[in-house]
Amino acid sequence: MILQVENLKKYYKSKKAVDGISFKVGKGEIFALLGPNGAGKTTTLKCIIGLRKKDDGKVELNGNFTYLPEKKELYKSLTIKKMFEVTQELSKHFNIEKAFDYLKEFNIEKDEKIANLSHGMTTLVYLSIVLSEDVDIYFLDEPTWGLDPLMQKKVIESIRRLAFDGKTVFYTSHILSEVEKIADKVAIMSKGHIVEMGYLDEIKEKYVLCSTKEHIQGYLYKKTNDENIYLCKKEEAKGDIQPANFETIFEALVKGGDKI
Ligand SMILES: Nc1ncnc2c1ncn2[C@@H]1O[C@H](COP(=O)(O)OP(=O)(O)OP(=O)(O)O)[C@@H](O)[C@H]1O
Repeated sequence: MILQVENLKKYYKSKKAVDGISFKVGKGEIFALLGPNGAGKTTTLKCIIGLRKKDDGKVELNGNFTYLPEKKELYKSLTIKKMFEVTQELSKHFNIEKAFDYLKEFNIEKDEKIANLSHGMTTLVYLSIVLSEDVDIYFLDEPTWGLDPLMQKKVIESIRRLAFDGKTVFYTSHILSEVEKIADKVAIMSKGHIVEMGYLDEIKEKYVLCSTKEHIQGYLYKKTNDENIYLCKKEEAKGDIQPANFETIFEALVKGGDKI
């Protein structure tokens, strides 16, 4: 395992941002930590890489890493080229040629001043740096947030290429369609807890939607006049059974009412 997290806890005063989560990430996997705003994804990531002091638990990280933060801010007074040169001086893992290649792929001029870049362009420049680091594991916090669909696609392809080269990617997102396209393993986080975790296909295989008048073990998804619609495990389903897509599973687990 390249990363193993056991019973990780991080509280901000009485706020239980991360409340005892455990998971493992294998080498070469793309692992997505999914969850709504405030679920605890960024805090988890920061505790793993040491930017936040954990309150409890164990983190075992077996390799070197790089990190794309949630707030993509770079030195505004520099040009992109200068920024790359500075990075080259600071990081022995950084491949400046690769970074220029990414920049071309993202249609950004290297002589542009960082202060003049749009939010999406700044993210792409930051990604050009991070993706050009030759490390074992890439921690990417919301790598495609604010990007147009074409650039989103290019970034997703770049992340896929990393995994193809045997690299490990740990990333956070709330864009389900994107996660479905690239993640091997997902953990769905809500209110500091992991509510579901596993290989995407297994999760999709595990759940169905069922409409029934009975109370069953599951997550209440919707109420109709005389029936309840639950998301539940296949073996616990009763009544009228329908397949559940990933979006429905996510919604029911995270937002769709309390566990019965
Ligand atoms: N420095 C802090 N001080 C106090 N509370 C914090 C701090 N950082 C995060 N929190 C709280 O911890 C909880 C988890 O926040 P976190 O940023 O980890 O969530 P997230 O899943 O990354 O959300 P988002 O998708 O909106 O970025 C939230 O309720 C947040 O308000």
